[in-house]
Amino acid sequence: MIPRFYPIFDHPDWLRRALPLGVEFVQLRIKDQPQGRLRALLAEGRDLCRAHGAQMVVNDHWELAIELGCDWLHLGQEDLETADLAAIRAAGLKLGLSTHDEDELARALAARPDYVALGPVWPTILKKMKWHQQGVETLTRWKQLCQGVPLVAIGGLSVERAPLAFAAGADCVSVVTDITLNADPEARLRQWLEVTR
Ligand SMILES: Cc1ncc(COP(=O)(O)OP(=O)(O)O)c(N)n1
Ligand SMILES: Cc1nc(C(=O)O)sc1CCOP(=O)(O)O
Ligand SMILES: [Mg+2]
Repeated sequence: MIPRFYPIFDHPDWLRRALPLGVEFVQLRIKDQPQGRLRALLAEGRDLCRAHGAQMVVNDHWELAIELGCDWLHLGQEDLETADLAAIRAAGLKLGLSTHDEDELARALAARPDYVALGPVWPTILKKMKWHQQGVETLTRWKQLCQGVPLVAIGGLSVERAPLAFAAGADCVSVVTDITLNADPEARLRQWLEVTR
């Protein structure tokens, strides 16, 4: 099983603030960086997480995740068309996959992932998507369809909404702007750790 709390950040500096508070499962979602800089940032995040006994998930960059000996990878549906799943598995990486409708869920489950994410459960401001809001009832449907594969809820999550996601069937809640846009991110992280204990 995966931890119940799964924040996503865009730079290792966030890990320096979150890991000492007790965050155990975290994603580096780095976009629009040249390869050399990206490699350095991912290696920095990998080393910070290992030093704190936490697990880091690499978003998108499966070849670097293999090269750097990372433990977890998250891929979107479009990544599935090009990623070398055999190489990813041979490298021992655990794999999380995004889903947004039942076709994507079937495709994801066929890849035998270590978690499935459903989003956006509530509207998100982080990225433009063709899906607006899945609703918690879709989490319950996904829980049935996932047949034991851990289910991550993502999109518009807040400390206040987390209990609703767990009650609907989520095993884990993943969050970005409720933390990163908060005036006191450390205080918000402590609230998150409390609500996901
Ligand atoms: C936990 C989690 N769920 C979903 C996503 C979205 O991944 P993806 O579809 O690859 O989109 P981008 O994040 O790359 O814009 C995620 N990163 N993490
Ligand atoms: C990165 C991402 N993926 C989503 C999906 O539905 O696949 S929603 C999302 C953004 C999550 O950010 P916030 O917690 O700020 O809403
Ligand atoms: Mg991606």
